Amino acid sequence: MRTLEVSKLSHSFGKNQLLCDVAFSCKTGEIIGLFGRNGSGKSTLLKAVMGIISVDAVSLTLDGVKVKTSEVIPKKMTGYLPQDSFLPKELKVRDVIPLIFPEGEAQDRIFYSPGVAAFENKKVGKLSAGQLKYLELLLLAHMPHPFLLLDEPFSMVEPQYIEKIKELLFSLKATKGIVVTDHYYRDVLEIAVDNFILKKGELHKVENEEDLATHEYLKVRNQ
Ligand SMILES: Nc1ncnc2c1ncn2[C@@H]1O[C@H](COP(=O)(O)OP(=O)(O)OP(=O)(O)O)[C@@H](O)[C@H]1O
Repeated sequence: MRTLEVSKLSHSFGKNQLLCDVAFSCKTGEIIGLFGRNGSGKSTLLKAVMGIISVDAVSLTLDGVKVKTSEVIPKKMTGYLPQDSFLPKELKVRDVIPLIFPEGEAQDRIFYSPGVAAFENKKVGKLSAGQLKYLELLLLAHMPHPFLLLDEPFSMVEPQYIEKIKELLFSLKATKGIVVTDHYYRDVLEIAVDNFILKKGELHKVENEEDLATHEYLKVRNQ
């Protein structure tokens, strides 16, 4: 089992203290859900861990050993699914897969993954939102990172692909630790073992929809 620990994560934009001494950890074998209202800082948190933005303060350890955020990408510690697609729109899926996995078993496994044959001849730019997210996740899944940070893998995705993606994430947690943030909160709650909400810069543990309502992420329904 491997452990990624994030602590002392603080960041402000001007006078806005977005993240205030945030700390959490993720182990391989678990999926962590991260919630928060628009603008609460979820994407900033993920990008800070990836080292793709610089923040006021952050401390990372991998398996108890301190690491710099600048080492996260080169040492393939965490894979990252950004909100916006990172694949070239003009290429066909069947050409993108070998571009990232030039040969070998991983390439075959992606081509033979359930559902890929149905869209491998399409250009990336012509895929449905669900096909595109599924493809991006399949590519990430076959990379060696022990951890994955996923920014909105379900948003705008049709139900059929949401199910496929959940199945994929469930199978991936056998070997990886995964942090997922998405406003499709029911899907996240279904797959995550531990959940947190980011509110006014601080991270609070939540268990269910009731807790999300208590933290004013969900509206409390009148009885
Ligand atoms: N480079 C920047 N300069 C100034 N403010 C920024 C910058 N990047 C993000 N912000 C602000 O920080 C806040 C948090 O943004 P972030 O994208 O992390 O939120 P989020 O929780 O992921 O939101 P959403 O649910 O809408 O995706 C927002 O108010 C945003 O406008």
